[in-house]
Amino acid sequence: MDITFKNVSYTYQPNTPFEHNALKNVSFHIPSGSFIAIIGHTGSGKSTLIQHLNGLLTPTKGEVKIGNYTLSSEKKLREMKELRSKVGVVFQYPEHQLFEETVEKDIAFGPENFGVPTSTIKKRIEEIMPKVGLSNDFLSRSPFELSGGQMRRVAIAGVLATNPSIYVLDEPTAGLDPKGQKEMMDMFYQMHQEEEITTILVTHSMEDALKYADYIIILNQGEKYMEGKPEEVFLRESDIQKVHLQVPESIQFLKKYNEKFGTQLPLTRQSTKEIAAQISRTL
Ligand SMILES: Nc1ncnc2c1ncn2[C@@H]1O[C@H](COP(=O)(O)OP(=O)(O)OP(=O)(O)O)[C@@H](O)[C@H]1O
Repeated sequence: MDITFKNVSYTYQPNTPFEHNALKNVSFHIPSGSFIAIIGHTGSGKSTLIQHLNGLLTPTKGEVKIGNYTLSSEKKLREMKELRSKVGVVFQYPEHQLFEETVEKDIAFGPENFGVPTSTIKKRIEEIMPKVGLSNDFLSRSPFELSGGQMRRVAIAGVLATNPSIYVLDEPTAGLDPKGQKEMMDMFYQMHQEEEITTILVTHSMEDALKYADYIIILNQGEKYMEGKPEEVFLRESDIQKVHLQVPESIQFLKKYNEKFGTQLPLTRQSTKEIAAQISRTL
């Protein structure tokens, strides 16, 4: 499903002393099947923006289109439940929302709520468990006796079980150790690749934005500050620094290397191995 924001503004607590314009005239288009990173300093409006994707918020002004669903202040969307079943949101620290007696019941909660038949849910759970890296032995256990990383995987399985067409990931790796962070991001990336699921990642990690996203949108104080392919966006180092962000370390390194040794290594998405291979060729 394509996603289009057309001149979207959102105001919290309008006409009160706490009024705050959290999104200001934001427009962009996300084609179906892409992987988008939304980045921006704290308070730039990222969470506000993604809450428009499943109708938790509706624009104060402007219009959000998700596939054939339109959200605007003028018209209440009648098919809100249907939209929510198509947009799977992994909120920050999703494990805080676990509550059932067993892992299986917790994962089944979402799809049950959307009226999915029990036999279909069972089948989905069987497919999802290996994807999130958990064996079926976990299904009968209490989610509260699991480690933090395992609990997060269960919570994510619950979102996947609703079989969404769009993943919205709000800092899904926050609080995990570096190994857990990489495993989780690789998991989402693999699912995005295999199933061509449109993925929208909110992240503070420039490295992840460079590594996984096809396209980046930078927010600053509620406005769209910049958008483009990672390679284009991260070339504009001084503009990025103006909004208190940094370009990824690998790009910084390649830039310094080129300056010091007069080489022209491309400032693009590359693994450490690829960078090392390029450097050894220049030596
Ligand atoms: N319920 C609310 N009432 C008033 N202002 C709010 C409310 N929720 C958020 N805001 C304000 O809106 C602005 C945008 O907040 P938002 O949470 O969308 O930013 P963010 O980019 O997601 O930040 P972070 O990176 O810290 O999660 C902030 O200045 C925030 O204080």
